[in-house]
Amino acid sequence: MTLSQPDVLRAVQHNSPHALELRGITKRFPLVLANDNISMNVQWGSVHALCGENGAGKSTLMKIVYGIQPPTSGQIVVDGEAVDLKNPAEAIKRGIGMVFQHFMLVETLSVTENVILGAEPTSGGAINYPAARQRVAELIAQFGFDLNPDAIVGELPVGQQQKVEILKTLYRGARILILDEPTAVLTPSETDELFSFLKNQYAASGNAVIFISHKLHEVLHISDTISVIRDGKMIGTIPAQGATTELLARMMVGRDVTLKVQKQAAQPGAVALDVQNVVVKGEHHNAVDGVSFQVRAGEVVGIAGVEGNGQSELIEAITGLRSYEGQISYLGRTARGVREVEASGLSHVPEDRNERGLVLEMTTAENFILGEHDRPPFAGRFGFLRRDVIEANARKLSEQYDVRPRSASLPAGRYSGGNAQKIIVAREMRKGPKILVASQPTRGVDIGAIEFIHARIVEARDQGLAVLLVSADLGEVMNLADRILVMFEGKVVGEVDAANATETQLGLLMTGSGDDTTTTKAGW
Ligand SMILES: Nc1ncnc2c1ncn2[C@@H]1O[C@H](COP(=O)(O)OP(=O)(O)OP(=O)(O)O)[C@@H](O)[C@H]1O
Repeated sequence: MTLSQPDVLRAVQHNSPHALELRGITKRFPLVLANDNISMNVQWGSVHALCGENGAGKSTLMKIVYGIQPPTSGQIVVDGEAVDLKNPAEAIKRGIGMVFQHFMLVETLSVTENVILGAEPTSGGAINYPAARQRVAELIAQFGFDLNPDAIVGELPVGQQQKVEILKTLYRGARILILDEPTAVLTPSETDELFSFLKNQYAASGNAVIFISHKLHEVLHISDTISVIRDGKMIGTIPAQGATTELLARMMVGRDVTLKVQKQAAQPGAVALDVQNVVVKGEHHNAVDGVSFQVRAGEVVGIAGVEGNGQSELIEAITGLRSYEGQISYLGRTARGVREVEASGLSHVPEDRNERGLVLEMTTAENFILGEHDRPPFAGRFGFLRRDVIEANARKLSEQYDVRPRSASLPAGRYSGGNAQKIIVAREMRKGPKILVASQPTRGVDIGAIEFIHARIVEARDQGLAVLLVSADLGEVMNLADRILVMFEGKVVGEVDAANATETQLGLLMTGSGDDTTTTKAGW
């Protein structure tokens, strides 16, 4: 069978050297000027990174380009033609595709069904499923994606779900592909493969990629051009060649940033968290399969692993959210259920901030006291809420953690991802826990705020806090943890001293190939 070249990998004649020109884009929300007269050009055939602190206005700008929200003023020009994008359907018609941080897939449908959803090929009025399946299979083969067109999306690991999202845009002929923090949930090898596709196939065929990322090494590695915005304003656009992480960090934050966590060797004390033979049952197999480890006061133990290897279930068991077999004790005592576990001195920064970390409709001030509204200092005698104390608490924590915008009354759902995360970390650290379980504590958080959050965690460690850190970001685990445990398929498959760990070694353990002589290639 000969396969026809996918449209988006076929070179075409463009009208303009610029895939996209943004001219003076301004977006005003009631409390903030999210985009302030931003101009930027993206060349065909290039990978263009968009960087900036949390709340700088990156997602807002890209949502405008994808037709999700209109600019207050300014003009968008696609391949030389001024356009007025009223909705994503119009953006798609202009060849623009976007992959969001939170995937928009229907988990119960197959890969093919997800890809064609809303753009189904028909014959005689009926959906021509075999033709669609054939086309999707062809595209998968030609892009070199490692995907089964008949697989049910909800059963796929997150890296493959992302490929389905990308495939959806390519199927619709996207020639300008926007990705919002695409590597936040990928393994190092999946990241390499994604970048290789974007750069060597997609952009090399003349298309344009715009991607948002907080990971500066990645930005330097993959992009041709980098634009930095701060406080809604364009700070500058520079070629990636010759740029450094220090330069980018300074452009983003407006000052020099320490990129390496400053810490002394840990001085572990008594066992604070003791996990013995914990088993969490899953639908088909044990999600956590006999895990044992201890975290001592004054140390940070990191758990590295590709998402979906039992870390979430393990953390749910430890934090009282899920039942389990085995023993977990907190400062020598047992506790069951969230309330009891919390009362034993454990604080939890949950992995899903929108579902577990915040109540999106509630205000900043209310979110800062979640779970503590019925006790001093926030409740007075007879349980009355002490509004003045609650607001002063919000002001103090927002100031300390630089939550932007500063507002005690803004609903939590209106904050940018990184600022929402700062609210949770601030709240949990304020409780003065003895054990901190932090799941992806800096996901989506900008470099200045990462520096800040890491410094707070190390400070608390030095005062005797026991920290269990779970992160898909290897750099974070290696930087912050004193010891690293690697989870694979529900088991702890290795323990490494963080000072001697290498990314390759951890990457191999994370994919179940701890033996250095074996190399894995997840394959696209
Ligand atoms: N629908 C909205 N209503 C009010 N304010 C909003 C809305 N959407 C975004 N904002 C505000 O606009 C500003 C820019 O937010 P945006 O999400 O674009 O930032 P970002 O650079 O993508 O940040 P992050 O890296 O944290 O995702 C923030 O101050 C945010 O609170």
